[in-house]
Amino acid sequence: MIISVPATSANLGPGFDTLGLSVDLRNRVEFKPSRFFSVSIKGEGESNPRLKGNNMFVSIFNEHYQRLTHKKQNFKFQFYNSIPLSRGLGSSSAVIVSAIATAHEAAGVRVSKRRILNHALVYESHPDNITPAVMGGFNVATVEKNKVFSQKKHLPDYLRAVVVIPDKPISTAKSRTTLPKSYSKENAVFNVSHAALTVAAFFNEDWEMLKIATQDRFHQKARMKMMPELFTIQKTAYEQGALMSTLSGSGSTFFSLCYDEDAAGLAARLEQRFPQFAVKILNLDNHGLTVER
Ligand SMILES: Nc1ncnc2c1ncn2[C@@H]1O[C@H](COP(=O)(O)OP(=O)(O)OP(=O)(O)O)[C@@H](O)[C@H]1O
Ligand SMILES: N[C@@H](CCO)C(=O)O
Repeated sequence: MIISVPATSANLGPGFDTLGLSVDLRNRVEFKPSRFFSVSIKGEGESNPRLKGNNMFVSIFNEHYQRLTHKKQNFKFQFYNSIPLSRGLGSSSAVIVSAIATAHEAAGVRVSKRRILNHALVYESHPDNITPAVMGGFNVATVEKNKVFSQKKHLPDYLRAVVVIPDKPISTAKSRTTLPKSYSKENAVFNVSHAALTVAAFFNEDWEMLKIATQDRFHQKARMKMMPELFTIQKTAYEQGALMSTLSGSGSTFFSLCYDEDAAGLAARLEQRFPQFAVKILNLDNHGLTVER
């Protein structure tokens, strides 16, 4: 059995802590009961000694397995990770969601995606990554009384994501501390109106609206200043036909959306200008969390 969760790009410009979509770059985990606990990692994080022991996945898994079965059991976990850590592609959400889903599978307890999402909220209080990680597609989400309320839009297959993944990580927790404590009414209105327009553009598939709609005054500038090349990535992406180009989550990845026919040209230009960074063309994802039996 393989539990698989996609990477996600959150905020999408003005939708701070609210908007996110999933892309077809997945972490997969296989597990089986075993006499001894063991973790084996292939791909992202495989050389990180912190992940070999009681990492975030294992502690969340154990918490839920215990809750569901009241039993102690060791497992052998095999991880195949494609989502880079602390790069703004929702690596922590993917781990949280896969740990909760794996614990339910291991315990033989059927559970809805909506419940998994609400469990995930305990570990990540903003719903913009965990929602698309579970549901797939484009999502708008909010939290009320410890529950996620969200709406999903299926994404068409003629769009591509082009992501530029810098070599340096940005920790979400740290980068949140650099943001302003409050915003002026003018900037709040700017972000509310742009986030609302972004949602409408996605639901109406008005892709040409996104360049205007995805402007932000809440978080991007402050975060991008930590890695000024990100401003040039955004400018280059727009010159090369990107429909939108925004900081992915808290960074450091930059996310651009474009038509399939423009993706190769956009990626080639970004690779040429930023040879030190990884550039990937990704399909969008509409499945979210999957369990392959
Ligand atoms: N494959 C993994 N296995 C175990 N823990 C992981 C894994 N991937 C990420 N993590 C945990 O999540 C942390 C990264 O979370 P962080 O929120 O900073 O980045 P992110 O989720 O990649 O970015 P963003 O939230 O901006 O999209 C890592 O330091 C690690 O503790
Ligand atoms: N909304 C979150 C996404 C990253 O987890 C942030 O910008 O901090």
